Amino acid sequence: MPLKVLSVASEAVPLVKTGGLADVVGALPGALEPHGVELTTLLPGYPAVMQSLKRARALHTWDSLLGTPARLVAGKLDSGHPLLVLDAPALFIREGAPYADAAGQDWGDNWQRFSALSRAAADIAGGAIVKRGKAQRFDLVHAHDWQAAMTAAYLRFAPFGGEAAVPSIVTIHNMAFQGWFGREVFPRLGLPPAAWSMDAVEYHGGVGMLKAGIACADAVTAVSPTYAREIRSSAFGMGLEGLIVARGNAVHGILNGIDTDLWNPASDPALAACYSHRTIERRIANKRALEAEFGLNEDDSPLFVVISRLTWQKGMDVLLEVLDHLVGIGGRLALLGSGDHLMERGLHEAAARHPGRIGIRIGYNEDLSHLMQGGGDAILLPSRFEPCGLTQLYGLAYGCLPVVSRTGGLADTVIDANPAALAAGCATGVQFDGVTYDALAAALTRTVALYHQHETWARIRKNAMKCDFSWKASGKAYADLYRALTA
Ligand SMILES: Nc1ncnc2c1ncn2[C@@H]1O[C@H](COP(=O)(O)OP(=O)(O)O[C@H]2O[C@H](CO)[C@@H](O)[C@H](O)[C@H]2O)[C@@H](O)[C@H]1O
Repeated sequence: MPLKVLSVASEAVPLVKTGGLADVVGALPGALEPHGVELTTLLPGYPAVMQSLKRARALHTWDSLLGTPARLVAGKLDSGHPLLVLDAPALFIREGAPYADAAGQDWGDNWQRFSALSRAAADIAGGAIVKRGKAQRFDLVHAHDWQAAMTAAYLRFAPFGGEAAVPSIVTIHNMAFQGWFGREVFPRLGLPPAAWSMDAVEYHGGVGMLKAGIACADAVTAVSPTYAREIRSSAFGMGLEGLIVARGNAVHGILNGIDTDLWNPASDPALAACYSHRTIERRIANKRALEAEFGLNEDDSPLFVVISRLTWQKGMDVLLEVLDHLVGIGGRLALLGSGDHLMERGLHEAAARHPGRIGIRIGYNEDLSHLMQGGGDAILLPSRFEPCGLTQLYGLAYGCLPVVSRTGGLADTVIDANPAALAAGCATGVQFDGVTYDALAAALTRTVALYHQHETWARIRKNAMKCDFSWKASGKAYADLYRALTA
């Protein structure tokens, strides 16, 4: 009998994506299947998710799910894995993005939208779905980020039907997003007074949803071993470091993998030319396509790429400062991203100063992000913190060498091309310490120098492309943790 696990999240590829969370949630069912785990994904019924459903048959209905009528509908992910959708039109059918309106303002009822998702998850895990007269329970619930973290609190304090609670795991994809709301929402969460405690949902006088999940889950995971260590400190714990330390051995670091069906340069339909490390000469066609796409001069100078949210976390302010240096040492840049408006303006100004050398695309474009990995020489991630990071993993697979700050998952996945690593033949990219102008500028200078040593660059690129960051190892790590918690 496979282990039956309910994975609860606010996004999953290909249905809805605002960032790396969606990549991971979308890939997990396939990652766990070889390990005897059947993962069912529960998502909110946003318009795009509802449209993907062929036949919307209700498996369960709530007259009032935290005050709103809702029903549960079954579907399938593109991969064929089971999907459950919480169809609550008052909460999820609206114009705009998953967490914010068209103007970028967080929805005022986010506390209700994602508590309802979590309440539904706890009900489903505990047996709300009845088939042929029999309640279908899950063995375990895996909740992602603050939007699903309250599931662990509901399972602990108000399990479905009052039955023994199902074990839960909360995964922290980014400690910076905690879902904190004023104390006035507490009475509307449907939790008993006992949940209003320092050991549960109360946090700085309000409701801390990620905090509640970390406090109540049977196990907590962070998306890389280094980040799992870092969040024990005030520099990375964002106020929750004490709780993380207190949870002790219940906190684990499991590195994200990448979906090698979607991210494979040998078969990627978004590339101008597919290639592998054996046919690397074909890669140049992608560089040419990328130059054309971004209005860059066609030449053989190193082409850096950035695919990122434009935020302080990602060090995009420091990147802005260093762009004149990047061009000065003979580099070019193609950047795809959106976020902070001041940063967007600064990037446009840099592009205007360096026509043909810096090309900017503000917005979100999945296909273009693939072409950039396939055509760029190096991908820059000057992140101040990075729980795991996926774009450096895609960069490794595509031979677009990562140039990264030494933090979180970036520290765990890139081997710096220092003299020792070069001599040992294991380098896969460039790392630097501290997100400052000097550190990033020096890393860029070092990268450009390596680029011009053709044989060395080719060797690093081959090492990078041969790395295995598929879900093989991490799928097993999650499966082992699931088994330990359900034993
Ligand atoms: N403008 C754009 N157009 C197209 N695609 C774009 C894009 N901007 C970003 N992307 C894509 O969005 C994803 C970003 O994922 P990351 O893991 O790098 O960061 P994110 O901060 O979103 O995720 C958080 O969760 C993930 C998952 O656990 C952690 O890896 C990470 O460290 C943590 O901050 C990648 O698939 C990237 O290609």
